[in-house]
Amino acid sequence: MNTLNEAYKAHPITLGDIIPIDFSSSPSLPDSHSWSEPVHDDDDDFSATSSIPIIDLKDPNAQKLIALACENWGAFHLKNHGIPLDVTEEAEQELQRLFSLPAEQKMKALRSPDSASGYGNARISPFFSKAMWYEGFTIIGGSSSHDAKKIWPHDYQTFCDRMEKYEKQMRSIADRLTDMMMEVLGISEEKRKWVGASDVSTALQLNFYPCCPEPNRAMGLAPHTDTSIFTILHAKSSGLQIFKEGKWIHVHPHPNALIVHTGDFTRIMSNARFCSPLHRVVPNQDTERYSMAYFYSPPTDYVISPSDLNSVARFRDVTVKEYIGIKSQKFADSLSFIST
Ligand SMILES: O=C(O)CCC(=O)C(=O)O
Ligand SMILES: [Fe+2]
Repeated sequence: MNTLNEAYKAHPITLGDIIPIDFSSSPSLPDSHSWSEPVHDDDDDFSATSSIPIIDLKDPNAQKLIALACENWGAFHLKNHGIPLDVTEEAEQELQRLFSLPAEQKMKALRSPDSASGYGNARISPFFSKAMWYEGFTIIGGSSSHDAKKIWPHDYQTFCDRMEKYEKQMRSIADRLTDMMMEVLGISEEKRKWVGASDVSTALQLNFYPCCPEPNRAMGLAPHTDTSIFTILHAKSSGLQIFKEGKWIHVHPHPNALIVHTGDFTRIMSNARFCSPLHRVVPNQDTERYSMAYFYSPPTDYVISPSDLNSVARFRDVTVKEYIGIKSQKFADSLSFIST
């Protein structure tokens, strides 16, 4: 069994928090999905004046620029990443094929309460009293066949092959970015051995935000930080926002670029030098939004420790598995829970 799945197994959530509504039969916003405060306002688009940097992976200064972006934003657009366009497009076709299926067919792969893989609501749902305008499908550790077979008993292979191909590409970028980041932090060879190993913890999260009748009162994905070292995101439409200095900033996709975030593990490892940005997704009225988020973390028994030995450690050491457990219980308070 995959160890990342084991880490989540110890923290089951209730079935009510897993089953999405059937969006195809919801012409208006139900009370269950209506957030009391207007979630966003068209006037509050600060992205024209302030935006995450665009970094060219082929730039000889890429490492420095990435470190700077991780310090200032915890996020950047990554262009010239070398991923063949057809690999991304074919994965995206499968993602659309999956979410356009009738609700009862998707429900065949519903995540079980103690599992992290399969179809369902966002895992962060239990922390919010209102539901999100969202459905997702999670692939843990690279293989989707177990869940895809439930949906397409005779026709799952194309889906699995294309997702696997996409994940391989993500993996090589994540390895590369992590090597760069750990070198900047001066992390020892010994502590860097896991990068490129077969037991890294990875998940590919397929996200779907249907057109929403009242987007201003709905939430696509509620505010959260990612747990990962890096999250690599592909999305063709707007909707993602990052919280910076008291404002939600739109992150509009940049053609052929990926969006990269740092997560809590990078924040801990960098002794709070790098951010793990709070982000959320707002739904659109007329455009369906799809995204693929690849989460990359060390093996579950790896000990994450703050790297900067010249200053006081801001966090205590924690294993990947232990922190996943903490995040499942403390959610937004997890980093302060391990603060020293
Ligand atoms: O859909 C997006 O743009 C963001 C998704 C995300 O934040 C996540 O899956 O953790
Ligand atoms: Fe996220």
